[in-house]
Amino acid sequence: MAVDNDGIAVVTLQRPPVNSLNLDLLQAMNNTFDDVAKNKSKGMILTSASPTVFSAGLDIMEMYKPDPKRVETFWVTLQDMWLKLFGASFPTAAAINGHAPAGGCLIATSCEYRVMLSGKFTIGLNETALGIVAPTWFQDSLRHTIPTRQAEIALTTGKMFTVDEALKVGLIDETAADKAEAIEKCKKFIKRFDKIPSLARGMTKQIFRQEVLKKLLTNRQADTKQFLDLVNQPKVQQSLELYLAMLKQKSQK
Ligand SMILES: CCCCC/C=C\C/C=C\C/C=C/C(=O)SCCNC(=O)CCNC(=O)[C@H](O)C(C)(C)COP(=O)(O)OP(=O)(O)OC[C@H]1O[C@@H](n2cnc3c(N)ncnc32)[C@H](O)[C@@H]1OP(=O)(O)O
Repeated sequence: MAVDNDGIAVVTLQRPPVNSLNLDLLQAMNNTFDDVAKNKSKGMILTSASPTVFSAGLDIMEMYKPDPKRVETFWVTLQDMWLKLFGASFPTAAAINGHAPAGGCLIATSCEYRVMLSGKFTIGLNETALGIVAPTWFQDSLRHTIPTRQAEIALTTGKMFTVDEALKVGLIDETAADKAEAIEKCKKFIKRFDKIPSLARGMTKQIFRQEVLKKLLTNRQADTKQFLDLVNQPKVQQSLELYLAMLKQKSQK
């Protein structure tokens, strides 16, 4: 993690090749978010070390033929990551320098501001296209970002937005020509709060987001059970196997 002179933490996801979210990466993110809060940084920008992928979403290997204890810890750690990021009192922004499907889109929409690189990248919650259902809090993060009607259509169709489409619907706030420009634009957003008392800002954000946060906080066990029941279904395991094979075949072309 790097903290620049302005006191803004720039957190770079660095798990090659595609920043898929496995247990280790999620734990590291949680520790980093705690550090950013403790260090009283002015704000945090999330970005990726990959030049083409912000994050490929959940690591499918964590869900394929899983160890029962580990997969449960994986899900609870993912819930923690979302609660910390979506509920952070400090300003958050995402410099999206590549593809952001599913869990990658979840991270981006949990932030308050998004700048995405122009190019052939896509962002969205594609779960239905994979034959799975985006959990309530994934859906809520999207609904919190774009108008409800567009969110419903995007979720039910598993839409992956191009950068232009994402800008038009408000899924991203700005585009940038390169990563440095994206980070600069995110910093400019965070600096808007320089003259706003941070307690008032943080509390206002928390009040604004509390309904959605409370939904998961009061439902955590049921949410975990739902995920574990789903992931352990033979049909889901079969889909995961096929999906992994498809990804592998594609990467070998
Ligand atoms: C399918 C049924 C799931 C059931 C699960 C049950 C409940 C789900 C609950 C929650 C919702 C789920 C949320 C998620 O986030 S699921 C993950 C969804 N992610 C995706 O669909 C993205 C898949 N990846 C891609 O589309 C592409 O990789 C990319 C991100 C566009 C990047 O393309 P690029 O060409 O740059 O890379 P490659 O495709 O060549 O990939 C390189 C390498 O990485 C492996 N890989 C890619 N994505 C993942 C992943 N999400 N998990 C694990 N591994 C991944 C890929 O297989 C290649 O591996 P190789 O060994 O061949 O090099």
